[in-house]
Amino acid sequence: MDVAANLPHLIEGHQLRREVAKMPLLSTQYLRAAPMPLLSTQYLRGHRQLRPAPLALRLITGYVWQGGSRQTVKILPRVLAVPYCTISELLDLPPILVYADCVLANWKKRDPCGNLDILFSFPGGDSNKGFFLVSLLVEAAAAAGIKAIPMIINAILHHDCCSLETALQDVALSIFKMREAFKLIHECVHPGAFFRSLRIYLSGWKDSFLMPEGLVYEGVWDSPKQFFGGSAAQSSTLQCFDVLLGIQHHTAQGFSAEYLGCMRDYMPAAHRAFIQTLASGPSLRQFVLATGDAGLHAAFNKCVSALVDLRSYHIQIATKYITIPAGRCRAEQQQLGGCVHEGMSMLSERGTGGTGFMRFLKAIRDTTRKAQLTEQ
Ligand SMILES: Nc1ccc(Cl)cc1-c1cn[nH]n1
Repeated sequence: MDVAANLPHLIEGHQLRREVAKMPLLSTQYLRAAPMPLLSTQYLRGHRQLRPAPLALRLITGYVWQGGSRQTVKILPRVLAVPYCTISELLDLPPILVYADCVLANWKKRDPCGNLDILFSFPGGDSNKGFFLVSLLVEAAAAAGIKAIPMIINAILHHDCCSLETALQDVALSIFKMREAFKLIHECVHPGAFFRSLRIYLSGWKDSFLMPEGLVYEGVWDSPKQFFGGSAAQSSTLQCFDVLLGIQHHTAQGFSAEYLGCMRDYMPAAHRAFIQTLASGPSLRQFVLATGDAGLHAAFNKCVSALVDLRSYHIQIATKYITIPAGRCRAEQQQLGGCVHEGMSMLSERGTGGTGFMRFLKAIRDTTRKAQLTEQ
């Protein structure tokens, strides 16, 4: 926890590897939560105690990127790899920084007024805090829509069109508020700070130009392992709304559906289970179509159009924070007559999740748009 709390200072001072080399092999016995019923309050207490540990350990995997995108390490030392992988297995999460770590588990109330702060950060100054807290506010805005889902399922089962229409209006408003929260990124995150620094630490080691073999987790596996970097595709709320509205991202360019499916393994187990339960439940889309109810039809389409707008806005943000800075970076390299940051430019074609991100974002936005119910 001490090393993680001083991570930016240690990385900028090139002292992280020396500090890690001094670390003992930490035991995880005190973090082992006894097996508990999924929804018990004990689970929450145990979960809360458990969550910061992998966050600290996950942030230490900033260790991998401490030399920037040009001097990645290929081995995570045993003192980090063994406890990290033990905890990750306990949490049923992959041993890499995930969205839930740096957004959902990386905040605290700074004062009784509810002002927020992050628990851990990477180099990149206030833009770190802005990026993670804006993402948290987007997730907080989704909460009302997620809470409406059980009401929607119940209304379908009871053929209660009135309650269903009201709940769908709550979902549409919630998704609208997600986009409003997302707008705060412009005043809280500097594009250059995000592109040059924070984005590197969120990157992964699957299909990576810089780490083509993946990462050796010393003392855990004999061969290197590959894992995707952090991505908004790991947001459980977005995938909940897709499943609720029956939006199936087919394999446009061969990566949307497969990648999104894989990202569920990078979500907290309880979220993954909720999405799976939702997917195996009654179809909202089919119910709305079967009723022929104009009000339900309109309310459903408002949810879809709100999701299209949110995804379109995400594309605008990705353009400002990745595509444009990447173009500037390439221009600088050409002026310098070489690939000064070849790692940077190679990473620039990909988002933090390691996909051809712009094609991916546009593909899922377009698939979402096609989910609109056509005129009756
Ligand atoms: N907002 C995010 C928060 C955390 C992580 Cl790990 C990734 C993202 C992200 C990446 N691309 N769009 N959002």
